[in-house]
Amino acid sequence: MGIIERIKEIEAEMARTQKNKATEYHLGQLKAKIAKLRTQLLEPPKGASGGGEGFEVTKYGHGRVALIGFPSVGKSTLLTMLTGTHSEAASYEFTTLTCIPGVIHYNDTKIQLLDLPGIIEGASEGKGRGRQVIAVAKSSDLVLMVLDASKSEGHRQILTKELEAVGLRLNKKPPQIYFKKKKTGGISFNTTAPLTHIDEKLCYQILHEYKIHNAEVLFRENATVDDFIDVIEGNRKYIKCVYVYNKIDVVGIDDVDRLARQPNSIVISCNLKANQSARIPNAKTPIRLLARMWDEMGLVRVYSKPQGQQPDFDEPFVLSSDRGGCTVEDFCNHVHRTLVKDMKYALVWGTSARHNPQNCGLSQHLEDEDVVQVVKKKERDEGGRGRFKSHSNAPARIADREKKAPLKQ
Ligand SMILES: Nc1nc2c(ncn2[C@@H]2O[C@H](COP(=O)(O)OP(=O)(O)OP(=O)(O)O)[C@@H](O)[C@H]2O)c(=O)[nH]1
Ligand SMILES: [K+]
Ligand SMILES: [Mg+2]
Repeated sequence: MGIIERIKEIEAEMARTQKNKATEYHLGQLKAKIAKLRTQLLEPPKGASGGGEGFEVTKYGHGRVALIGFPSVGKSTLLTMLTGTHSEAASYEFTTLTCIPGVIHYNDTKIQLLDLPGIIEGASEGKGRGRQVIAVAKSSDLVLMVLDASKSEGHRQILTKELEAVGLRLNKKPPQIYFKKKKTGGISFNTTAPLTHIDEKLCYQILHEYKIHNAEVLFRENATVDDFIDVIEGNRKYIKCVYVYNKIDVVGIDDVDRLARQPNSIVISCNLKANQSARIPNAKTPIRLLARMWDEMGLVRVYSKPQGQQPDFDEPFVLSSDRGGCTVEDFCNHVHRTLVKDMKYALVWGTSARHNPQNCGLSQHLEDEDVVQVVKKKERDEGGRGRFKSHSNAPARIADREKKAPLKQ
């Protein structure tokens, strides 16, 4: 029997099993069995190197966004609109057969947008180009799940399930469970929160299923069996997802309103002009989608200010609160690898500073559009005068702040 058939068989057994106190241990064990099989499914077949051609596209810019959806929902139309890179769009399904990269220029940052072939139910098990498409989704910083507003609302759930089956977790935080395998000493189980979904015995059974007999486990929140399995598997990817309902030009106003109220959702139409969309409540032109996308990515632009000079407002250093972090230390590492060692302190202007400028250490968390001057150990801080000259491309917020509190030094 193949792996997929075995998964199906266990899923059928779970569906047959009544959910109650007496069966919860058995169900937990079955969940672990499925998780193990799915991980096996993701491993490349033995002997084959790579296993067919993937969609290898080099990463570019400050972040990567993938367009995921059923065929003909308008992914390619959207890529062409947002990036100017042409991707063939047509009324028949599976128009796009490979990965087409485009670049979005927004807020002085560059974001790579990837158009992909449509996927269908069963994608995670290899239907169509499903596996390759999902691999690209996994490599991205944000997923835009494009949905056809006029089609079944079940599509959103079907695709979420396909992505979850390969270890993607959308709009979730990693579970607060500390887990460490040990060589000896048995299993030490601790919890700092009351647990209502799982207990010590069930944990032991799941660990037993994984043939783990020595480990340290600490639950810091009321996590579920699925959360615990995710932590043991350790290969899950936590990614933000925005559900983009396209084609709202062909549905009624009540449907538009209802879809717009779904969590993490935005409703758009590639066919509507801005003035038309103003008449539909909650409707966004695809351009407005950019602002939402940018917010979700948690990018932080930091402008470097050399001593006694203007910062360069055209060239931000782009950090991310989700990836890599956005402290003064992260900023220094972006600028030069020896800067952390040489820094005495940093002067920070902007929303993260309590007063302008604030003397900060390496651990200061920077916020979008902050200005940083690194004062090195050897240099003496001359406490210069001089304001920032108004700069044609300077972001408006900085110009405002400049009026209130001039950026001295
Ligand atoms: N009415 C309407 N049609 C749209 C909209 N956006 C795209 N379309 C049409 O929908 C059809 C499919 O668009 P594509 O961009 O090819 O869709 P896709 O998701 O890339 O399709 P595949 O590559 O086949 O998966 C085309 O005929 C588009 O013109 C929209 O907002 N409203
Ligand atoms: K199409
Ligand atoms: Mg397409």
